[in-house]
Amino acid sequence: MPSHLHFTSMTLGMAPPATPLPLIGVMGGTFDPIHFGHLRMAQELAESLGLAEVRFIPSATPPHREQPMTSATQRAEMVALAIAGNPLFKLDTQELERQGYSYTIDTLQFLHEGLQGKARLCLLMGMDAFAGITSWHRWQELLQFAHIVVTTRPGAALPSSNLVLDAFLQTHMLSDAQQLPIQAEHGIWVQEITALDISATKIRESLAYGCTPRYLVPDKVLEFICQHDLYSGTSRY
Ligand SMILES: Nc1ncnc2c1ncn2[C@@H]1O[C@H](COP(=O)(O)OP(=O)(O)OP(=O)(O)O)[C@@H](O)[C@H]1O
Ligand SMILES: O=C(O)c1ccc[n+]([C@@H]2O[C@H](COP(=O)([O-])O)[C@@H](O)[C@H]2O)c1
Repeated sequence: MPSHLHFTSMTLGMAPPATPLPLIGVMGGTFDPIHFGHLRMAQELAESLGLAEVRFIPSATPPHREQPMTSATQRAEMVALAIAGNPLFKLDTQELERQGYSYTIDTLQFLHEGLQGKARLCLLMGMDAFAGITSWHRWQELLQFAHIVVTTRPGAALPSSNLVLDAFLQTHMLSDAQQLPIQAEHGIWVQEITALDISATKIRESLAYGCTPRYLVPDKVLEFICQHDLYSGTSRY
């Protein structure tokens, strides 16, 4: 073919396809305590999206809710016990090492700078968290540093009245999960996962009522809860 007939995406005015990069999942949470809902969500996303790893990042001082019943160190210890033995899962304690509120934007910016373009970040969250995202600190900047991957969760839906959230989703929604490793511009992907109606709130409540969260949390986490008598008087389990 004559050289003047070589059309590239550049000559046609389109953005060149980006090189595929490994994907790192960022799983932030209060984890008070961590439970099988969190672990299954991370595992299913790791498998379906081909994540190279998932970083569990306990929120030290959550900006948007009451201070947790347990210390940040205890919550991080429970995460460490829960993820031990899974080579894909890592504990990241950066929010425990920072002062002030644990804003996700600061965490993503820090991770993004450390990666130096060698991997892409995927911020993982359930639909309930995404439903409130327009109240997060500097939320409009989150996509500068990471894709946002939202999972289904029993009882959680997009609020029908939030036009700002609707517009955010419509503008940035990716059409295919295959775009995550190659899409230069970050976007939003919604992934259906196995519905597990487990929440830390219900676990704390059941312990307060003297019931065991056995089979809702890993055994090692339950042992830790009992040893430290967390969530009031659980040592008999
Ligand atoms: N069962 C679940 N299914 C899907 N996503 C979940 C589930 N449990 C938690 N998540 C998601 O995990 C992240 C961290 O959640 P968090 O630590 O607040 O747990 P939680 O069970 O929602 O706690 P709490 O009841 O105290 O609010 C959030 O993005 C949340 O949406
Ligand atoms: O940065 C914010 O303003 C912000 C506001 C609300 C929630 N987050 C983060 O979202 C994650 C899930 O929050 P939660 O309450 O569901 O545990 C956790 O990492 C929080 O720090 C972050």
